[in-house]
Amino acid sequence: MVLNPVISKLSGKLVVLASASPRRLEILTNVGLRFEVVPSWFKETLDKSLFKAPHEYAVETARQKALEVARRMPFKHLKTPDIVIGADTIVTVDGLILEKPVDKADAYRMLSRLSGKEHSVCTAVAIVLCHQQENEEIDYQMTDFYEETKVKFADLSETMLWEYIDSGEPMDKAGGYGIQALGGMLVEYIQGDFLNVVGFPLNRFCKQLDLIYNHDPVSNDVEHSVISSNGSLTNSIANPSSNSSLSSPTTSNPHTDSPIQNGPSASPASKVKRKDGQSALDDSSWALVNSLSKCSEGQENVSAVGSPVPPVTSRRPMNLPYVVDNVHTDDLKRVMELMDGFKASKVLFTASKLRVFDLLETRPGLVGAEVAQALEASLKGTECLLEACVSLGLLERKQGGSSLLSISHQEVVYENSRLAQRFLQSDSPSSLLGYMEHCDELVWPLFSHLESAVREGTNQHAKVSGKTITTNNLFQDLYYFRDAQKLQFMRAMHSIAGVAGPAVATAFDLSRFKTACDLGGCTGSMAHELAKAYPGLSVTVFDLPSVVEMSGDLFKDKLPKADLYILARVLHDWTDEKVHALLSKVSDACTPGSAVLVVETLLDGTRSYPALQSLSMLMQTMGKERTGSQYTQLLRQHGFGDVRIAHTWNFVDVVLAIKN
Ligand SMILES: Cc1cn([C@H]2C[C@H](O)[C@@H](COP(=O)(O)OP(=O)(O)OP(=O)(O)O)O2)c(=O)[nH]c1=O
Repeated sequence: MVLNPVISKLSGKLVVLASASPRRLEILTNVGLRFEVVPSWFKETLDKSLFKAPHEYAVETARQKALEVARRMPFKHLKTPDIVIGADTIVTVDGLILEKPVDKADAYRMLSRLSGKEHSVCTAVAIVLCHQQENEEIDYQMTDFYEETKVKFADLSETMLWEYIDSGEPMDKAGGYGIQALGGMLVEYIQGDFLNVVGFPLNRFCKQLDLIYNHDPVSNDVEHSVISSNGSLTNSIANPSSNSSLSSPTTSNPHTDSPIQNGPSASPASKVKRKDGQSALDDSSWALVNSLSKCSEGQENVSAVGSPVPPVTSRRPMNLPYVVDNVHTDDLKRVMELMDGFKASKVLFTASKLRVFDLLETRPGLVGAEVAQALEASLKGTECLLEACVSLGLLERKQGGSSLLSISHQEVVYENSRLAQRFLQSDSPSSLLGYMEHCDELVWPLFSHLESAVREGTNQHAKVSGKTITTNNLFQDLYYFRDAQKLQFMRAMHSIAGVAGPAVATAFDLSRFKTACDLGGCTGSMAHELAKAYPGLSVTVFDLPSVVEMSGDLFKDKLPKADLYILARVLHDWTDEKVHALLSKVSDACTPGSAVLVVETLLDGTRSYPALQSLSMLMQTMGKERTGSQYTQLLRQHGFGDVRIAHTWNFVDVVLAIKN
C-alpha cells in the first residue's frame, strides 16, 4: 500500500463522512483527505439479538449510517456524493455491547464493568460508492470491514470513577471513555490499532481504499475480489429498477463484469461479480440490497417489511446552485427531540394506561392484531402505538411470530424491552406505573397552562379543574379530597419511593440512629427501605389522618420523638416561608446530634429533570425545587451546622443535616 496514491485517488471526488464524531473528522483531516461532513440520521437501535456476533451489529450499523446519508443527499442536499464513509464503534465486555452512555449512572455502570478487565473495541467502517447514471438514477456499491483492538483497564476506585464521570468526557463515547484524553489514564495496555479505539481504523481504511481503487478485481477470480465484512467483501447495491443496467448486453453473460462501465472514474467495486457467477447487478442483486437494509426497513414501517426501497433519483434542476449544508445536525436532532418530547411522554403514558406492558409480560411475542384484540382497540391505532413504543425503546420488535393470528412465520411480534420489564410492568418491584398515572392525569393537563403559570407565578388548578388551591389546605384540597385522587397520589409517591428508596437509604451511613420518623411518609415505602437497610432502626410514618394511623398535621401537631427526621419530597411542595416554619418545628424536636434527612431533587444547573420538576411544583403546589446550597443555607438557619449532600443520580438526592 502506498499512502499518497490511496488518498489522492479521492481528490476531485465528493467524499462525505457520514459521522458527527469529532474524532473521525480529525483523523481523516490529519491525513489530508478533503471531505464534507453530513452526520447520519440513522438511529442506532438495531436489535442486537438479531446478530450472531457483536462486530456484525457494528458493521450493519455502519452500513446503515452510510447508506442513509448516501440516499438522503441527492434529495436534501441536491447533490450526489461519490463516496460516503460511515463508521460505528462499540465496546464489548462480558458478552455485552456497550455504546454511548445515556447518563452519568449509565457511564458509571459501564466503567465499573470495564474496571480491571480486558475488553474489546470494535470499529466497523462502511464505504458506499455512488454512481449517477445517465437516466439520473443512482447505483450504490458498498464495502465494509471491521477492526478490533483489545484494551485493558486498571482497577478503578470509586473516587477515580466519579471524578472521570464528572469530567463529562464519557458521555459521547462508546463504553463511556476516551482513550485519547483523560480516559487514557485508565488504560494499562492496548493490543491493536490505537486509532481504531478512538473511532476510526485509519490503516485498515487505507488498505481498503487501495483494494478498491488500485486493484482491478476484474482480472481476479471472485473469491479474491469479494471483500467480506470480516476483512474483505464487496456487496453490490444496485438499483433494482435500473433497466439500463439490466438491459445492458453485458448482463446477459453471467461471466462478464457488471454492466456499469463508466469510464475511468467508475469504481472497480461496481465490476465485482458474485460467487454464483451472476453479474452483481442482475435481478437477484436486489436480494442483497434487501438483506442489507432489512433492519432499517423493518423499523420504518411494519407494512414495509420486504417491500423494495424506491429507486433513488437525483432531482437537482440543472440551473440550481448546490446548497451548502450549514445545519448543525446534532442541534437539529436535539430540537426535533425536544419538540417531540410531549408526544413521547404521551406514548409512554398511554401504553402504560392500556396495560400494554402487562399484556406483553404475560403473553410475549404477540402480533399487532393480537395486541389490538386484547386491548379492544383499533388495529391501526394499536400498530402505530406499538411501533412508537419500539422507536422509544419501550418494546422490542422481533421477526417470526408463531402465534395463531400470524399470517407467516416472518410476521412482526412484540416483546417488552428490558426497560419496560423493569419499570413499566405493574408487578415489578420498581414499577413506575403509579407515578406515570399521576403525571398523565394531574401533571399533563397542568403543563398545557405553563405559559399562564410563568406569567402569574401560581399553580394552575383553577384553569384545569375550576378549583382554587391555596397553600393553606394544599393536600386536603388537592390530593386527598376524594378517595380516588388520594389513592392515585399515594400510588405515585409509593412508586417513586420504591425506585429511589434503596439509593436514599444508603446515601449516608445512618446506622448510628435508633429511631426515625418519616414526616409526610405516605404509604411508608421509604420507611420500609430504611428499615430494610438498617435492621436496628425503628421507623415511624407521620402523615395526615386520611393517610396513616400515626397521624397529624406537620404544621400544627406535635411531632413524634425520633433521632432522625425524614422529609422526603415534602419541602419542595412549599414556599420558603412554609419551609422555614416546618424546619423550625423539626429543629425544636431535635436534640444535639440528632438529624434531619432531606430527600429532594436538587437543582444543579445541568440536569433537566430537576429544572422541569421545579416547573411542575410551581404548577401543582406553588412550591419549587432548590439547589444543594439553598437547602444548606435553610438548614443552617435552623441550627443544623453539619450539612452533607449526596447525589444519587436517581429521582431524588439526599441532604443529611446534623443538629448542633
Ligand atoms: C472507546 C472510545 C470511543 N470513542 C468515540 C468514537 C465515536 O465517536 C464514539 C462511538 O460512537 P459512534 O456511534 O460510533 O459514533 P458517534 O455517535 O460519535 O458518531 P456517528 O454515529 O455520527 O458516526 O465513541 C472515543 O472517542 N474514544 C474512545 O476511546
